[in-house]
Amino acid sequence: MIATESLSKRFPRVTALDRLSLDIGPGVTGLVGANGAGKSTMIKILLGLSPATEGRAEVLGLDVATSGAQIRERVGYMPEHDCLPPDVSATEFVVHMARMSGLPPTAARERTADTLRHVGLYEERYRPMGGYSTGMKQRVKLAQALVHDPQLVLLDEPTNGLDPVGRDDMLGLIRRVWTDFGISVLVTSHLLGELERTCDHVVVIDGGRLLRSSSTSDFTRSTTTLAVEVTDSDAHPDGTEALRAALTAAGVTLHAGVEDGLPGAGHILLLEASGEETYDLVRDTVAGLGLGLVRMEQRRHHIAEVFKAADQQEVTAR
Ligand SMILES: Nc1ncnc2c1ncn2[C@@H]1O[C@H](COP(=O)(O)OP(=O)(O)OP(=O)(O)O)[C@@H](O)[C@H]1O
Repeated sequence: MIATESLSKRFPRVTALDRLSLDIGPGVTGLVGANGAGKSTMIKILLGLSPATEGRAEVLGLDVATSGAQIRERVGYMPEHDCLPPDVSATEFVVHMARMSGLPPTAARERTADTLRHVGLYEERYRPMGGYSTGMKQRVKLAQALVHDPQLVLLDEPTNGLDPVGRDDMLGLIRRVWTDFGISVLVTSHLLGELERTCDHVVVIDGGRLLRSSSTSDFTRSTTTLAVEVTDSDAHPDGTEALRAALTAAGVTLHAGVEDGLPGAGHILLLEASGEETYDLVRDTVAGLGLGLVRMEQRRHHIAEVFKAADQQEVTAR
């Protein structure tokens, strides 16, 4: 769907993208990075709206440097910022966008009605958009990206400004763009956690450089820490240490140190979970030692920790 090779974009004072090489297949892909990481710059280059300084990029097999117009016919784009005219209705606006994409009048009206229904806008679609909530505006922006039935949509921070329920609704809609319509999605966010649930593949960039590109399951697996808390017993007055020794002997990777648990409830061990077998192993080991299991829960790393890990690798490599 998208391939870039050593793609760079340098502004006079900032390198927004630094030799980025990516290969993104069909499905839902998340492009994650902090503010200023280069996400919007990447999208503008992929749409053929802004030239790269070095390197190359292809979208649907078309070169962004020479085929911008053809790419924009086949690709939908949801921009980050509020760009909706306040005094027209969602229906008028989306019909207009459909016409701009080349659909004849009747098809444009039909596709608009279908798309607005899909994103969950019903009678309010006839009201001027100036009075819409942020969630409704984001839905209109998604609808206009989908109305010409593209093969791929590029969504720039679609959950920006939404409350947790609005965020979940938007992420559900995005997932269905792929599962119900077979339209591939590249979605940007500065929150890794929300994309983990929605995307098949996650690309993390920082300061314009690629930190990581992997399938979500690989990502989650390798960034999953399990927190385990046990009680002590007569046979094992320090249950945490007994469990640490038994799990180490069984080949489990434990983090150094313990987290303080609730008073009198022992301590929390942090260990690397490599899959469901780790859960079973912990459960069986705790039972074998005759300890009580207070908690076993998944801890997820935050994006900042992914960045930190990459920085450390870089320092080690220098
Ligand atoms: N036209 C421009 N001229 C100069 N610098 C720019 C321009 N556009 C972007 N930049 C800079 O390039 C870097 C990447 O910006 P970009 O907008 O791509 O980041 P982003 O990851 O999309 O972040 P955000 O979510 O905050 O928009 C930033 O340092 C930004 O200031």
